[in-house]
Amino acid sequence: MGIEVVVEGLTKSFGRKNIWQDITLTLPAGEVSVMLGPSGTGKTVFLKSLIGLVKPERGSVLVDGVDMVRSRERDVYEARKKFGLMFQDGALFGSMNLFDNIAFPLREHTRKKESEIRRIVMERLEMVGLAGDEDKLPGEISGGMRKRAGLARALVLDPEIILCDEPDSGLDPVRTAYTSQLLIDLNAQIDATMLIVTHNLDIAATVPDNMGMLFRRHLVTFGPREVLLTSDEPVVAQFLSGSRSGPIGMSEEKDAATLAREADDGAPGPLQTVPREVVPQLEPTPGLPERQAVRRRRERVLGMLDQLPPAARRAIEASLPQHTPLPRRVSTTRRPPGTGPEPGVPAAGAESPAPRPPQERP
Ligand SMILES: Nc1ncnc2c1ncn2[C@@H]1O[C@H](COP(=O)(O)OP(=O)(O)OP(=O)(O)O)[C@@H](O)[C@H]1O
Repeated sequence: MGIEVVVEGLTKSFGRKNIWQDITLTLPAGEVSVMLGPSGTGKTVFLKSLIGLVKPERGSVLVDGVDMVRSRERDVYEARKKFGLMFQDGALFGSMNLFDNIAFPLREHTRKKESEIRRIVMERLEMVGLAGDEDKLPGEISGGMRKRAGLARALVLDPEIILCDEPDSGLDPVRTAYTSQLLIDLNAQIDATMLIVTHNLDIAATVPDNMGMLFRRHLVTFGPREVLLTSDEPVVAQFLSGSRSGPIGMSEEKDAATLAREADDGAPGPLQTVPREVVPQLEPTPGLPERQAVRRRRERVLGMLDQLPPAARRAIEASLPQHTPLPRRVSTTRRPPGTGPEPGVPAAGAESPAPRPPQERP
């Protein structure tokens, strides 16, 4: 099973430019999480910080007792072997065929025999739908295939944590849908902790157990998917609706004067333009094992239900199998004024429309 990643008070600047500050979150063991955020908000820098390739000036990233920020380089190097990384472009060696690319980490970091390496590589190629393509060079295959080859390579050392940087970039909607299913199937098969950085709203809506968002150098929210998907934070609503109206601008966040001008012009805000609902999460392809994360997450989320905003709470309750006992301490009424949410849980605001109950798989 995957291991949790505990991030506390993480702050990163390059020179005088602060990228983000005081990021605190936990990637729950074996669950799939997504990090959203407009371009340039530092999502890739965040991924690199988790594996110790970028060193934040404050805070910690704990992985199995090792702080990826401050521990000795030798310990960080060892801990890094628990990670599998999938980069945007697959990051394959152009002169090696897919087999050798995928075998590379095994030859570099283990003493396995070639017969064992062949078995593992062929198994991973099969998992990502590339069986039969092992002799091709990266230049001879499509961008989507290169991404899947990159994913296969990320899997050969049996990672406990998988980080995927924009697995959808450059893919058409159909290939993106296959990628979403592949990520869920992968989680069912290996039960690793996964963090996916993406702009893609379909992946965001259907794949993760948990979602977070970076904006204006801060973590806007991080928690169960239903919290972000029903959030009335203007930046979240704008991002999820793909609207031009809201705090996100073309190159940087809009300044106060631009926002005020938009309000005066009566431009509809993202909250008015799109009725949002929580669509059901993808399930593994029939025949694959159940995702172990589902049961663990259910217990975890039920334990925090009464700290969540009402819209998120309703969405979670609607997604539960019938007759799931709810914890007795859960109140179905609003929290009394002034009690506020727990730390890390976004404030409850105006309520979103009630979500539809999840539909049966065909
Ligand atoms: N090594 C570096 N030195 C200086 N600045 C850097 C370095 N790496 C990243 N940055 C800056 O950090 C900021 C965040 O970059 P990052 O690639 O993490 O954004 P992102 O959210 O992943 O963007 P996108 O969604 O467009 O991929 C950018 O302004 C980038 O120029």
